[in-house]
Amino acid sequence: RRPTKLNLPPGPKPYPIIGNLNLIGPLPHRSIHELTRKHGEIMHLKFGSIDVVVGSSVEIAKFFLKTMDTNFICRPKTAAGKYTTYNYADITWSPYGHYWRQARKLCVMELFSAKRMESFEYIRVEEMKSLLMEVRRTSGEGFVLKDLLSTMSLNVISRMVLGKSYLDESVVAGGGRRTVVSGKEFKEMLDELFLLNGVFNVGDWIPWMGFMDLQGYVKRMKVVSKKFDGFLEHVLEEHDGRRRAEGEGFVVADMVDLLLQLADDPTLEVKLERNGDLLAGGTESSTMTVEWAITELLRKPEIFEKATEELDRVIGRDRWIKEKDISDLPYIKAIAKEAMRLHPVAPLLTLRRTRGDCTVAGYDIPKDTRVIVSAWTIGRDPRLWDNPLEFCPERFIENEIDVKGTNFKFLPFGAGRRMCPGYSLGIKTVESSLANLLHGFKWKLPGQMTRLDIDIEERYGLSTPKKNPLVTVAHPRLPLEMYSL
Ligand code: HEM
Repeated sequence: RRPTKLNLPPGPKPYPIIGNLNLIGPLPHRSIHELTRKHGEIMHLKFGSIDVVVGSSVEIAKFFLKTMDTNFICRPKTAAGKYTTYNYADITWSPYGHYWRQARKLCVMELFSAKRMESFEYIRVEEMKSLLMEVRRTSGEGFVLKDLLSTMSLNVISRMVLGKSYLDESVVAGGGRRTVVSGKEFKEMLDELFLLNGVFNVGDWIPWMGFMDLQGYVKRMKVVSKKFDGFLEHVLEEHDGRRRAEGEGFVVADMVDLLLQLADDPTLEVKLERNGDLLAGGTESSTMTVEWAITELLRKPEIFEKATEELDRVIGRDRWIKEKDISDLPYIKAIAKEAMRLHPVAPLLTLRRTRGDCTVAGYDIPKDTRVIVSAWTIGRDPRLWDNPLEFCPERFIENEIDVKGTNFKFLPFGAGRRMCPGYSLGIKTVESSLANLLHGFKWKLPGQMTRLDIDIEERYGLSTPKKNPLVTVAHPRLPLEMYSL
C-alpha cells in the first residue's frame, strides 16, 4: 500500500490547477535545464495535475533507462499519440506491451537489420548523389540547406519503407474524399506531424481543459492525420495491387510489402498504416543534426580546415566518400557527435511513464508519473564536459564515446529498450552527408553576413530545430568533372 506521506524529489512549489506550468517557457528544455540547476539531479514538478520527475545526471538517467527500465519504459497517453498515430498504434506512442514489442521487433529485425541496411545501401548512395548535384546546382547562390537535406532523408526512408519516393509525384491525401497534394505539401505534412508530436499541449497536463484545445493543436493533429490516412491508403492500395497481380511470384521489396504479408497472420496485431512516425522522425532528425553541424562550422572556420585536411589526406580529391570510409574519418565522426551533444534532436528524450510505484535515490516516485531525462542538461554538465558550451569536436577524439547509449553522459539516441530503433540509419545519414558536403564544397555565408550574425536559436517545441533555417552558399572544392554524378 502507498504510504500516506510520500518523500517526493525536491522541486518548486506548485500552484493550484497549473502546478509548475508557469515556469515552463516556449523552449521547455531550456526552462527545465534552469530548474534542474536549482533543484538537483532528480526533481519533482507538477504539470497541471500530473506528477513529473526529471532526471538530469548520469546516475539518475542510468536508473531510469537501464537499472529500472521495466518500470520506466511506458509512454503516457498524449493527444499526439491519440490523434496522430491512430490511438497510440505506432512504435513511439504505444504503451509498453505486446503491441509495442511486436512493432519494435519488426522495425529492428526487418527494417534496420544489418542485412537490410546493407541491401538498401544503393538507395542511400543514389540519394546522396542527388543531394550533391542539387547543392552544385545552387551555383554559389544562397540556399536553404535544410530543404535539400530533408528531401534526401525523406527519399531514403520512403524508399526503404514504402518502396519509392513519393516526392517525385503528386500524392493522394485527405481522408475519405481524395485530393492530390504535391511533393512540397507532403513535406509540409511531415513537418507538421513532427512538430505536433513535440508540442507542449496544455490538455495533456490539465485534462479537464483538453476539450477547449486552447492552443489549437488537437485541431491541427486531426487535420494532418486525416491527410496521412488518405496518403497511406493510396500507398497500401498500390502495394496490394502489385501483390495481387504478381500472385505466387510476389517478392517482398519494402516494409509495406512485409506488413501486408504479415497481415495474413491472424496472431499479429501490428497495423499496416502506421508508418507516419518513421517517415517524420526519420526525416527531421538527421536533417536537423546536419544543419546544426554546418551552422557551428560556419561559426568556427578553423574546424572546416581540420575537416578538409582529414578528407584530403584520407580520401583524396578524386572521389566521393562511401559509407565504409567513415570509420577512417575520426574528425568527421567527432563533428557529428559534437553537433548531437550541443543540439540534441530530443533534448528531453521522449516522455516516459512509470508503470508502478518505486523509489529512486531515496525518493518516492508514484505510479503514472511522467518521466523526463534531460539529455540537454547532461550534455552541458561542466562536471562531465570541459567548456561545455563550446563547439569542440576534439573532445570526442580524446574520448571515444559511442552514440549507442552505452555511456550515459552522451544520449543522442536515448538508451535502453526504448532507445531510437533507427539509430543505425540516422547516424549513417548524418555522417555520410556531412562528410560528402564538407568534401565537395567550400561553405560560406551569403552577402555581407559574417559569422557573428549567425543565430543559434531553436524553434518552439520539444525538439530543437534551428528557429531560422540556415541560408548558406556552397562553392565546389573538387575538380569540376567530379560533379557530373
Ligand atoms: C540523427 C537521427 C536520429 C536521432 C538523433 C534520433 C533520436 C531519437 C531519440 C532520442 C529517441 C527517444 C529514445 C528514448 O526515449 O530513449 C528516438 C526514438 C525513436 N526514433 Fe529516432 N532518432 C534519429 C533517427 C531516426 C530514424 C532514421 C528513425 C526511423 C526511420 C527513427 C525512429 C524512431 C522511433 C520509431 C522512436 C520511438 C522508439 C520507441 O518508442 O520504442 N529515428 N529517436
